[in-house]
This record gives sequence, C-alpha cells and structure tokens, in this order.
Amino acid sequence: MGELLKASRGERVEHVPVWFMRQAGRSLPEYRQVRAGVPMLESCRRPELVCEITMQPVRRHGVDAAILFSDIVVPLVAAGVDLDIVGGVGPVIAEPFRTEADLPPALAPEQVSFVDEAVRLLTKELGEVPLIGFAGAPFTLASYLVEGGPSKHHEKTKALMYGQPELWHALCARLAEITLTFLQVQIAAGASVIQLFDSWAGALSEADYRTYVMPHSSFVLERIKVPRIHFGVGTAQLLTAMGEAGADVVGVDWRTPLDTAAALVGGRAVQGNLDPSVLFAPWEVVEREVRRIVAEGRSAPGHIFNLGHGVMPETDPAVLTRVVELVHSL
Ligand SMILES: Cc1c2[nH]c(c1CCC(=O)O)Cc1[nH]c(c(CCC(=O)O)c1C)Cc1[nH]c(c(CCC(=O)O)c1C)Cc1[nH]c(c(C)c1CCC(=O)O)C2
Repeated sequence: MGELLKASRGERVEHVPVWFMRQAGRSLPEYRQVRAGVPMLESCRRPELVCEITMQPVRRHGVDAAILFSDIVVPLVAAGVDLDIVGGVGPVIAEPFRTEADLPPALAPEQVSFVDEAVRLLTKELGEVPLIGFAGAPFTLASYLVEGGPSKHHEKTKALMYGQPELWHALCARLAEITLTFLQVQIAAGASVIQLFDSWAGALSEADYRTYVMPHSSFVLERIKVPRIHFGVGTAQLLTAMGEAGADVVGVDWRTPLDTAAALVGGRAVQGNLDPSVLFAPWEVVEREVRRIVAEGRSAPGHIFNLGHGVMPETDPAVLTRVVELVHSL
C-alpha cells in the first residue's frame, strides 16, 4: 500500500495509486448519516467523528490513501477569525479583510489539538495506508478573507494585491505561517504526505503568480519534510511555477492532458486529470478517460490517479469504486 508514497518520489509502482479529492463527503450515504445535525466546523473539531468520516471512503472504495476530514478554513477559525461554512455556499467571513488591523492572529499548535488527536487516531486505524494532511495555500485563503466568501473573479483580492502590495504581502506572510503550523501539526501526528490546495490560483497570470503568490507558497513548501502535492484549478499557465514553488507532485485539472503537464513540471510527478463531470457519463466514457489518463501519466516519473477537482455531491459512489478497481487493474 506504499504505492502513493513511491509514486510521489518517482519510484516504480506495482499499480497506479488512486484517491479522490473530496472522497469523504456528501456523495456517501454513510457520511450524510453521521453528519446529520452536526454543523461542518463542529464536525471537524470532533476527533472520533473526523476519524470515522476519513475512514469511510477507504473502506468503501479501497483507495490508496486517506485524506484528513477537515477544511482549509479550520486553522483560520482556530486562530480566531470569525467565519462559518454555509451549506451549498462555502466559507463566509463575518468581517472581510480590509486593513492591517484585520490581519489574522498567528496560530498556536495547541489551538488545533483536536487535529493532532484525530490524526493520531487515524494513523493507528489506517495501518499501512498513508494519510494525506492538507492546508489551503495563502492565495486561496486570502481570497476568502478579502472577498468575504466564494468569488468568481477575485476582484477585491486583486485590487488589494495590485493597489496595496505591502499589505497584500503582510497578509500572505501571516497566512503562510498559519498554514505551515497547521501542516506541521498533522505531520508530527502521523500524516505522511501533504497537499497544499491553491484552488483559485488559476485566476492569475504566471507573472502575477510569481510576484505575488509563489514566494508565500514556497515559504510553506520548502519547510515541509514529507512528500508535497501542490494543487490548483485552471492552472495550465502555472504548472511550471507551481512545481518550482517546491512540490514533489503537481496537481492537474481536467483541461491539460497529463503528458503535456508532465513536460511542464520538469521531472516531478503528476496527479489528477479526470473531469469530475465525466463520472456522470456512461461507463464506456469513464473507462475510456481512465485508460487515457493512465496511459498519459506514464510519461511522468510518477503518477497518482485522481480527479481534476473534488467529487461532486451527486456523484454515484459505485462509479468511484469501479474507477479504483479499473486503475488498479491497468
Ligand atoms: C476551496 C476549498 C474549501 N475547502 C477545501 C478547499 C480546497 C479544495 C477545493 O478546491 O475544493 C478543502 C477541503 N474541504 C474538505 C476536505 C476534506 C477532505 C477530502 O475528502 O477531500 C478538503 C480537502 C471537506 C469539506 N468542506 C466542505 C464540505 C461540505 C460540507 C458538508 O458536507 O456539509 C466538505 C465535505 C465545505 C466547503 N469548504 C469549502 C467549500 C468551497 C465548501 C463547499 C460548500 C458546499 O458545497 O456546501 C472551501
């Protein structure tokens, strides 16, 4: 079961390892059952519940890794930022970031002791199956804080970035420290791989990414001693820079074929590429896409099979199980 770690280091594997972003969540009836009546952020603070939810997709699908059940905003809440996760919307911030006085406080490891506890329970229960720890990258976290919630164009975020670059860098530097602390807690407790989610970095040009974002993501990635996956959506123009930021594995959405991505990330492993929407198509189409991705992934030194973004809540979980079986058989 060490195939995911081997692939992340570019070593030979027995089969292509597979997991799914958002593999724990509303696509699973057993998740909806244990989450009934428990608000999202509250569920992240209960170690036993976190352990159960994280294990559900491992039991059901036989994936090659678990990913901690939590959220990118959990360390912000723990540090004292007033925000909530609203169902069907996402994170909503009470007072969006405007001035230096709004800088989030630093995060002390004790403030996320519930994460430490959950990861310890999990690594015991998982045995050989690796646990992926994760955090949000500074740009994606900053976007939520500045916009006040999910955003299509990130216009307030970019206005701050271009108009007050010193304040922008101060915000991202603080977020990078929070993210690093959150990841270090997970690694110390037993997470053996991490994924840094810069989900919305694709909104930037490569030049702006390198100037305003990359130094902060690098600050985090360079200080991590376990294999690092660096993921974003719509990042065709950023794949080279996201690798250079300090990743062992670069996440790819469904818009860029994996062989093209492999050539752009310079000797690093790649992850992803199956369009989450394809899971709603007839099985013949799913199978054709899975086979294409596994074949194209061979041009990289390592390949971790995944979707190009998270599992959608309406996805039939039986299709996910079938994808795992198919990937393992190829
Ligand atoms: C942008 C982002 C967020 N959270 C996350 C990201 C980066 C990944 C990405 O790009 O999707 C990261 C995240 N959020 C969650 C995980 C769990 C691990 C996994 O299985 O991947 C991970 C890795 C659980 C969650 N985080 C959230 C849910 C759904 C809440 C629920 O089940 O009630 C889950 C399972 C809430 C959340 N939190 C966020 C959104 C957009 C939402 C969805 C809101 C909704 O559709 O209701 C912010």
